[in-house]
Amino acid sequence: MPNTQKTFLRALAGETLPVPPIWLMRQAGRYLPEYRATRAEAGSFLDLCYNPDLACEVTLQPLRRFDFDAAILFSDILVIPQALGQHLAFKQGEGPQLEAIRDASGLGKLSLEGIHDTLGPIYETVSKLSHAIPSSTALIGFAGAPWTVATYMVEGKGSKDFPNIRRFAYGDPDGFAKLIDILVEATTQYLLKQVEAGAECIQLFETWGGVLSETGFNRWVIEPTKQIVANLRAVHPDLPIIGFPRGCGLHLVDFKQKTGVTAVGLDSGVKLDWVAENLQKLGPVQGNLDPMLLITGGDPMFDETKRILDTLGKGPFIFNLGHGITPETPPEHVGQLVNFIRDYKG
Ligand SMILES: Cc1c2[nH]c(c1CCC(=O)O)Cc1[nH]c(c(CCC(=O)O)c1C)Cc1[nH]c(c(CCC(=O)O)c1C)Cc1[nH]c(c(C)c1CCC(=O)O)C2
Repeated sequence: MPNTQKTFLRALAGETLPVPPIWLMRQAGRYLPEYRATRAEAGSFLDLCYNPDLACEVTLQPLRRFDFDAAILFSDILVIPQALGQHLAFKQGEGPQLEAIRDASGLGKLSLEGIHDTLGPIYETVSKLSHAIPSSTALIGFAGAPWTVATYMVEGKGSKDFPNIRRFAYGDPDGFAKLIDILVEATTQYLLKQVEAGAECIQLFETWGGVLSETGFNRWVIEPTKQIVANLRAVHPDLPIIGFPRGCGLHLVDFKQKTGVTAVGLDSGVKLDWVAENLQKLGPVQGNLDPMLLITGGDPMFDETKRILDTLGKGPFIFNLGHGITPETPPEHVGQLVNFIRDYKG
């Protein structure tokens, strides 16, 4: 076991702890008034991502309130397409908008050269954070996994059923592979720089893995993730990596075994007994309270939290949500959740 007071890293090394480490996806964000104030000071959301002082500040804000066991770098998965040369804007209330790349002929616009010029401020944020966080808190770096980042690059925005990317990937697999290869390389370089700057763990967000066929999942989720894991481990053999393939249910065992990730993040829809029996035996798991229960609070939130702790707390486990905190969440519910988990005796 690692000789560290950071419970988050101990859980990732396979230790079963009496109280699981806790952090929450999107723990920095619009539900906090202090985030909204810093974001207004920064100008736009992207200005905030590329401002090391302010990005560091918003990463620290939830730690000041809730004593989480891990901090996650404040940035976004879409800085990679932007660094590759694709135009990106976040329009108020509409989410991200990119100049869509619908087929292989659009790939010429992308270039790996100079990505670190764009991403440099983010490495600086990681470095500042590594000095600023409490000694018991671990620092998580992250990136989107290639398939998920590609969904935004090809659709040009968020989507419900991803018609354009599925048509591209299924119809021209060799052309689409070129896009995935570019993303594997950019993501590897980006994450290596985050680790160099002080990130102690990496999370790969595969938010839209669940829309693929089994064949597609193997080729466009498992394969690229496996390559990134191998590339990172070639330089940092002990680096803990969490894969979060959202909505991928029964694929999770294959995902864990074939990619070599250290731990698997769980969305709120997975069957917990199945996870305990089939997945947690293979390594640590993280999840999976429905973020909507953080809005309702009270008994529905505590009852489900108890069920999660009873089922997954007997093995290596990190408490988290099944997806990110939403802006409507009352901050006091987050404090109540953390206290409940820390006080829970089983
Ligand atoms: C798909 C995806 C994105 N970004 C991300 C994902 C994967 C996880 C997931 O599925 O949520 C990942 C992400 N985005 C953000 C973080 C920061 C770290 C954290 O606290 O977890 C992380 C890890 C900040 C953010 N990223 C975004 C915000 C809100 C921006 C704002 O302040 O207006 C934050 C705090 C914006 C964003 N960024 C993205 C979308 C679709 C949106 C718009 C939706 C929304 O407005 O909530 C792309």
